[in-house]
Amino acid sequence: MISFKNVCKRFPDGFNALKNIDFTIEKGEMVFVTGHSGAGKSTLLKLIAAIERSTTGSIIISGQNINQLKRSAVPFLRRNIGFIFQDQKVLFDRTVFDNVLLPLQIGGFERKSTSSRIRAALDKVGLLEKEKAFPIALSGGERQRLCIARAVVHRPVILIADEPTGNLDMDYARDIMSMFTSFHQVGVTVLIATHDATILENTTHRILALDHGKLLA
Ligand SMILES: Nc1ncnc2c1ncn2[C@@H]1O[C@H](COP(=O)(O)OP(=O)(O)OP(=O)(O)O)[C@@H](O)[C@H]1O
Repeated sequence: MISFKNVCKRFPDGFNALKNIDFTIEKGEMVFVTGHSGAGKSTLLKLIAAIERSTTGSIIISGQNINQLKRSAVPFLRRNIGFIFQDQKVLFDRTVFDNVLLPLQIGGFERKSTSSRIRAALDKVGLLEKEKAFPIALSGGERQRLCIARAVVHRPVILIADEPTGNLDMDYARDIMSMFTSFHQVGVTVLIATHDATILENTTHRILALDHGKLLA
């Protein structure tokens, strides 16, 4: 489902953030990406959603080489992917409902199905009762659940989360992780970047460890 072959990422300033990365993630697998701050975790995740482009190598997502993808085809790739950003990107001037609506509007989804899709996504993360609230009135854990609802509202086959438990205490973090596990259990391919030792120590899932842009064996 996701395959990296000899992938390198060099930023325009000459910094090599990823060096000869090779791995394959099977459909329905749940995988963690770990490594020190600056190891290249976010860069790796962004390559999968074509938010960044690799410098060399090939990245195959669902049989498609995304290095050869034209800009106009990127929205179609993203229809298959839900992305939870490290910095959340919540819009504070919109309600919970309207935050979740946004990706459907951008993705050009049919209007008549949007309300039911949004409510189903909010229900999955336990935020249905807060649909009219503004993000400022949510706790940290609830705000992260809002980000998850927004990432899954278009029912992606791949879910990517960048440090989803970063600022949360242990109970909230456990709660968020169990949501990812339930998406994995219904067949979604889940990829999570984290350096949360508690999560990594207790997982049975595969861990890809990065060190200064290299994947450790
Ligand atoms: N646009 C950019 N231009 C130049 N360097 C960049 C750019 N984006 C990231 N980097 C550098 O690439 C390296 C990897 O960054 P990345 O954000 O992928 O690390 P990370 O492992 O996710 O770190 P953290 O855990 O702190 O989020 C860092 O040294 C970072 O400064």
